[in-house]
Amino acid sequence: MKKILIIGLGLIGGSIALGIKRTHPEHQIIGYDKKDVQNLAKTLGIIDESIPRLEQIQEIDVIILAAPIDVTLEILGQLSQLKLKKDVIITDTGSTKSRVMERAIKVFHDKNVKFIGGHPMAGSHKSGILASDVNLFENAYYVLTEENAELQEILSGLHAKFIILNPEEHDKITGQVSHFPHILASSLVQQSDDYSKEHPLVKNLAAGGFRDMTRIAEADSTMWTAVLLSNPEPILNRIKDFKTQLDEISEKISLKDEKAIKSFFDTGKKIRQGMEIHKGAIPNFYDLFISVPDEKGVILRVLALLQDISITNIKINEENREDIHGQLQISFKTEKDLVRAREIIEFATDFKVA
Ligand SMILES: NC(=O)c1ccc[n+]([C@@H]2O[C@H](COP(=O)([O-])OP(=O)(O)OC[C@H]3O[C@@H](n4cnc5c(N)ncnc54)[C@H](O)[C@@H]3O)[C@@H](O)[C@H]2O)c1
Ligand SMILES: O=C(O)C(=O)C[C@]1(C(=O)O)C=C[C@@H](O)C=C1
Repeated sequence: MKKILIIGLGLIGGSIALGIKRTHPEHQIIGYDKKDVQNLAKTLGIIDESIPRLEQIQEIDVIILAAPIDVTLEILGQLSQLKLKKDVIITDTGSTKSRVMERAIKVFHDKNVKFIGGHPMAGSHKSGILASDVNLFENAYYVLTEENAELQEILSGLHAKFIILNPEEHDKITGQVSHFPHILASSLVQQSDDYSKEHPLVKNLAAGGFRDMTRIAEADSTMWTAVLLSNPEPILNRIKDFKTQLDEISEKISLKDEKAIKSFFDTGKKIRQGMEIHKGAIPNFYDLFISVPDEKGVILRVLALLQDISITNIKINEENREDIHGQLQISFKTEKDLVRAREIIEFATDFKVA
């Protein structure tokens, strides 16, 4: 049995707690957050215990920081002043790694602490303990700054794929595929809002395309402010580069260069189709994607039809990580079950199945 302290019981801290418990119910999970959050996490059974203050933690084997990055930087300093268990493992979950690693190296250099930077590459625009999900990291990449068998074993119930990356490379990559898209989503929403003053129907006519591009504009501003402030150089570089991209397509449109415009879209399509995100949320399982209408009782109807087949997971992809809308994603244990389920749904409904 290990004692694991999770600091920050929000979406990520809560989901990690649930993932650890899935394979290691014997470990004791202790949470630290605001009192009401701690109480809620305990009531929901996400943590076993809580502590009122960050002190008396010399019995803790593993500390997981899952708070916004600016708070993480501050807490690393606090932890370095406390009496800690010899060889305690400390890790974080922050969306940027360079600043966190610099701070950890600075404050723990003369201590018996094993600090490993971490970043699970899955999440949501939702935040807080109530958004916790044991399946959040299923098949997602989980970046660590170095291998650590003990930590990886403790986190094995998250069903994530560990990958080792140095902090600078991590920050450049996530600057491109995570941080910059959040800026873009928020900008797009704000640009549309400005435009709607002149053209009031803008908000009514925004449909699936706009929704898919902007879901993450609803993400938590505290978390994202800390992300941007801890990774300014790579992000500014991506913004600059994107302006050039926009200039290039503007030029093609101005010139009415039909061939170049078509090639622009063909290239984007081909690249996206080749990316891992295109392969579905849980690629190693047997998934059936059913496009369902937004009607009361539709999910229960599908489940009733499949009641004799063993289902391992159900997901409603309203905000879609894939490119099909109103999608019910049902996972099965075997290919045989998947084939049977598909036949039943196709026979009994007119829902599109993929
Ligand atoms: N949201 C995502 O998609 C995502 C994905 C991967 C990693 N991350 C990273 O994980 C971390 C947590 O993000 P989240 O989405 O869980 O945020 P969240 O807002 O859901 O949770 C953060 C929690 O930290 C708590 N907290 C704030 N200050 C604290 C303090 N001083 N002491 C103790 N607790 C404190 C908050 O009360 C909150 O419960 C961030 O560093 C973020 O960059 C987020
Ligand atoms: O799915 C989402 O909503 C996310 O924004 C998750 C997401 C991302 O993909 O950018 C956000 C921040 C992280 O640090 C890792 C993952």
